[in-house]
Amino acid sequence: MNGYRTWMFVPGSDEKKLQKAGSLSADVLIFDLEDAVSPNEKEMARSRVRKAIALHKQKVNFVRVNSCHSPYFYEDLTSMVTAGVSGIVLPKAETSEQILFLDRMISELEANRNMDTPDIKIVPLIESALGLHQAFEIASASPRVLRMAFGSVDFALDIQADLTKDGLELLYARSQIVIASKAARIEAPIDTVYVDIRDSEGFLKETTLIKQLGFQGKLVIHPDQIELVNQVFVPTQEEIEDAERLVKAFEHSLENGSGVLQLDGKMVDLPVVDRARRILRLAGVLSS
Ligand SMILES: CC(C)(COP(=O)(O)OP(=O)(O)OC[C@H]1O[C@@H](n2cnc3c(N)ncnc32)[C@H](O)[C@@H]1OP(=O)(O)O)[C@@H](O)C(=O)NCCC(=O)NCCSC(=O)C[C@@](O)(CC(=O)O)C(=O)O
Ligand SMILES: [Mg+2]
Repeated sequence: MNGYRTWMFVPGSDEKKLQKAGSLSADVLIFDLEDAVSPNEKEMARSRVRKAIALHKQKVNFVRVNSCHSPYFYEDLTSMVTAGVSGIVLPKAETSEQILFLDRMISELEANRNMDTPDIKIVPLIESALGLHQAFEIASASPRVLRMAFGSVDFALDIQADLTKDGLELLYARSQIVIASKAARIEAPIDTVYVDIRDSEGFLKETTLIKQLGFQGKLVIHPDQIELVNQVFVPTQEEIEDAERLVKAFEHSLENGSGVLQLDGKMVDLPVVDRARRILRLAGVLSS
């Protein structure tokens, strides 16, 4: 599940979209029981999501439950800790205690249900000032925490910032989530949704920016956004060729007793080569 780039929200009450989700090429499906589902449809959504999970067994299925403080949380969790669910997305994650509480509840449910592979993961969604402030503690709270995700719409609301296309108001929060994830030794985080589903140029620009900041994936809400994320995250042929040339030149230099060389006017040493090897791993050219 590490390395997954496209995390696709599917509204839990929308029968048509739940069906269609199985045919989409997103790396992970997130069936939403929270904001995309109105209060009077919560129960119906749980039952539809369970059916969709049974139908899309071949997929990596996550569920976004309602927050710990909501009246829906307990029912959401008891109905979703089930075979075919790989993880829970916890919205409005704000403290390590919430993660520990969720961890314990999952463990109890898994044990009571004799689940074959009891290894449900947690993806905390950081979308408030307090959540951001405690991001490291949240990330470190349990081995179930796979990665963190960022929720910019609620976050901007909480800090009373104006959401803009260039995202300047989100820069600090995004960087802090990347740093907290890496300090906690978990995989790089997943960036927030882009709500303007017809603006592919803006979406590509934002995805390029978040990759530059250290995110390794994006929450998506529409099928058209899946391929755009892949375009940014999958290395280009030119990047692959440059990386291969660089690694070869470095290995040759090492054979001649030097750990540093110049290639095309630039210094090449170990961290530069490690970055090139990472590109080759992402492209599937190197396995480890
Ligand atoms: C926006 C829209 C209604 C548009 O739909 P429309 O149907 O009008 O669009 P069309 O272009 O006609 O779709 C073309 C074809 O794709 C199908 N199709 C579209 N989307 C699909 C999909 N997601 N899954 C499967 N199928 C899909 C559709 O059924 C049609 O199928 P077909 O007729 O067969 O061709 C739709 O995308 C949608 O519902 N998105 C997900 C919304 C959602 O889950 N939100 C909650 C999570 S975010 C959130 O909470 C963020 C955050 O937590 C974080 C923060 O803080 O930032 C917060 O707080 O904000
Ligand atoms: Mg939200």
